[in-house]
Amino acid sequence: MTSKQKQVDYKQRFAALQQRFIGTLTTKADRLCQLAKAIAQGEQSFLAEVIADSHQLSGSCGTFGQKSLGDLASGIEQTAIALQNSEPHSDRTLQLLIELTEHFQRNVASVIDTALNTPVVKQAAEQENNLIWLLLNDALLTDDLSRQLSAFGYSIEVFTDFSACCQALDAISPALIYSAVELDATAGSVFKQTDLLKAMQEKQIPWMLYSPSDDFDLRILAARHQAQAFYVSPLDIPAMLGRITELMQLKSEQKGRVCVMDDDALLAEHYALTLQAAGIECMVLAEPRQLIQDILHFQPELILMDLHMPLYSGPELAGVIRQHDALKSLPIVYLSAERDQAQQLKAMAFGADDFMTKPIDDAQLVKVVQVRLARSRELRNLIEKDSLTGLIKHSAIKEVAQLEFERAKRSGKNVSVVMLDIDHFKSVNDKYGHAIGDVVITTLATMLQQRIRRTDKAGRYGGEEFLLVLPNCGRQDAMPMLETILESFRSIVFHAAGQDFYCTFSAGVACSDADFSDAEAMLAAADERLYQAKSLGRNRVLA
Ligand SMILES: Nc1nc2c(ncn2[C@@H]2O[C@H](COP(=O)(O)OP(=O)(O)OP(=O)(O)O)[C@@H](O)[C@H]2O)c(=O)[nH]1
Repeated sequence: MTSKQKQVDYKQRFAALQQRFIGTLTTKADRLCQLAKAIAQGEQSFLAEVIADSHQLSGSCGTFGQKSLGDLASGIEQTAIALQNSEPHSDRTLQLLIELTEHFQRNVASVIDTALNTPVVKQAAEQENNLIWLLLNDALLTDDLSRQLSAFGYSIEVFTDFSACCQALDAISPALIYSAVELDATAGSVFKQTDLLKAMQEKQIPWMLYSPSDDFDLRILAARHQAQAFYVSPLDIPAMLGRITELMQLKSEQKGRVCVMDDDALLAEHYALTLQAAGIECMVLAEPRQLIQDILHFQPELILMDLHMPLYSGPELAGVIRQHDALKSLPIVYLSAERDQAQQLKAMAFGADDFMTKPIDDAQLVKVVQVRLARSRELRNLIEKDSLTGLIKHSAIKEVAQLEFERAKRSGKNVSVVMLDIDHFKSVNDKYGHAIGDVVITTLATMLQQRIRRTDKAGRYGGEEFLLVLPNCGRQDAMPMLETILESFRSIVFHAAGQDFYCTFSAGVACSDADFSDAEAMLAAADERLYQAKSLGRNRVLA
């Protein structure tokens, strides 16, 4: 599906959901009126139902574009609570409750037509692209960067002045802009290009800066204009490539996985749709008793949980989640129409990390979730990722291989693993030094990370040895992918001690279709093929 089709699809799904919600309002309003009248006739037990129903409506109406109805529902809830607390029941409060429920009913009737005819415009799914715009004042550097970035599979467009770049932004959005602080003396600094800066910010295009000298004032200006990186001459190309890959991934890939639990099914669906439209994978947890299995299966990075639910409360379910070692650090954020801060804090004490008050604005929901996801990912990366390359550490990538091997056995699909080792790496270290050796390792790591699919995993297996785990991938798919990576890697020019040099790697592939007894056996087979690739002269991939 193209991104434009996706956008239309989300619009239609939001509109359909809103109509379904509005379709339930008349019954809910009628029920509130009937309950209030029954309370007036002595059926005190209905008071709890009025509180629960109006509480739910006060949380959901705003989300579906009916803020004034949400405020009215909140008024009904407060009045019903006041009535519950008055002993004996105050006649005036009871009368007020009846009037408010009738008022709510009339308002439902009057907004229904308008709401049904109001189109819902939602955030569009982002277009994925790999286009980088370069705006540099050094032709040699531009050529060098273009070549190196192309080797990483990026498309490059070069601009020589700010205004042409600004004009082009009207028609198309690149995935990243890399610009010099100054292009030439007449154009002046990029910080004076207000139209360009405004357009980049509006389109949320990641922006990296290059400066011929390190200057604190320039760094402050860059931070003020939200540049994501600032590189100073001489350019550390591998570090810069790593940052580019990171920014591109942030924009197009790791959008995160979230579970939503809310007893209001339509509201849960709305939250899920809102997050999905922003590219975040989302699963609605509908069955509390299935909660742990669903979470373990979906592997979310965050849980959004309603506080008050009829069978089990949010804190109770959070307690159950925290009983499982694997889920101890999974962030939980409560979503609730509860406005009482004391209640909110009490709920937080039961293993949750944050609290959001309903109704929640869609953009705010997406922002809060994105910030939370980024933070928890940073923490996880510290634990699981290798500090030099940013790839998964040895033990973790072995676990991935094990998990995918078992998954492949269950599903009948193939998984391939690749052992990959840089050729004659010792001589790189010996000739140019350990630091340059590190540059070669990080460059290959960046390239692997950037070239594999989202579902694939790359790990640093040893010093200059890497392990790739490729689910749903047979030998015939793995081979061309690795050949392309090898071709790109061998075309990268490294500079050290006034010389240019090139590197290659050897790789061995094993696929689960060869009927291995376990993941260890499959890894040993890939290692064996790697050894053969080395003996046959290196610079090749063997399956
Ligand atoms: N710079 C750097 N070097 C490392 C790192 N980890 C391991 N090495 C070096 O990698 C080299 C590996 O060399 P060998 O295993 O002999 O293999 P090779 O020279 O790559 O030769 P072949 O694999 O046979 O092509 C050793 O010199 C290690 O010191 C690291 O993190 N950084």
